[in-house]
Amino acid sequence: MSGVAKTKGPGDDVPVSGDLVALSGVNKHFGALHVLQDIDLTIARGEVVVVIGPSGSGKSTLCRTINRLETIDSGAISIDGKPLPQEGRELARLRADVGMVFQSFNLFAHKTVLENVMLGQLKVRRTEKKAAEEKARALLDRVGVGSQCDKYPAQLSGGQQQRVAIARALAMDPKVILFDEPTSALDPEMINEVLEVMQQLARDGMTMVVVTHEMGFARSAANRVVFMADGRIVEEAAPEEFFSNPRSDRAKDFLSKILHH
Ligand SMILES: Nc1ncnc2c1ncn2[C@@H]1O[C@H](COP(=O)(O)OP(=O)(O)OP(=O)(O)O)[C@@H](O)[C@H]1O
Repeated sequence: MSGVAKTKGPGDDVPVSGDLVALSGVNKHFGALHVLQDIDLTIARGEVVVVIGPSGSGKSTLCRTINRLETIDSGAISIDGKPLPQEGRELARLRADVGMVFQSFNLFAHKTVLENVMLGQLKVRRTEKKAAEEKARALLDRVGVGSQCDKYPAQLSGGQQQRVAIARALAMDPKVILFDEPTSALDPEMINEVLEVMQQLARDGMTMVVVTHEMGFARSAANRVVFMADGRIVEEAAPEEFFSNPRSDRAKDFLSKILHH
């Protein structure tokens, strides 16, 4: 990782780097478990980084630290050159720049699809109602659920709900979107419709961090694959290089298990 020096503690100033997201010396424990160990990671504007690794290796936790859904014990994180504090108003501002799409779609059950996508714009961005509605409708069209605006989440398939969740994230004009196993809760026939929306976002130049077990997506959409094991980044490489020539025994072992599954 170039240009980002390590700092002393959480929330300390991070030197400005050209990267959109920069993690430097990040450590995190859950009790005795050292779940993130000296993580250095930078993500450039427009880059699609896919994070893979065995279950329990810390991938979700890594994702969740980037917008401070989890605090860190030491190290520093910056978004677009600004240090991410542990709390306060500046945290809320920076967090609004980081979209998040979870495994479980987390839509508001008692609000319509349209209202779900308008909400963040109205409450956080303070967008005027008419403009928020126009934008929400356009985004719902873009992800292919424009005809479902007046329905409630429970009336939609899982794949449709996840596409609404993507529209909701996009409505905030995020600088980066984090996807934490976005297709893991979906029935197999719905996985592709969500991956296709994500592929399109990648082609449109959206900066994305994607935790997934979908190796086809990693191969075709990632600029870089980050392989984690036991709380560490073991190796990172372009997908063609990683999948054809993994360097570490851990990655070789992981790939042989999932590819022959
Ligand atoms: N809130 C928490 N409290 C305690 N331990 C946790 C918590 N969240 C995660 N862990 C533990 O931290 C480790 C890493 O979890 P994490 O979900 O980040 O892994 P992962 O690589 O995303 O796994 P998976 O692929 O199974 O989703 C696991 O051992 C998990 O049990």
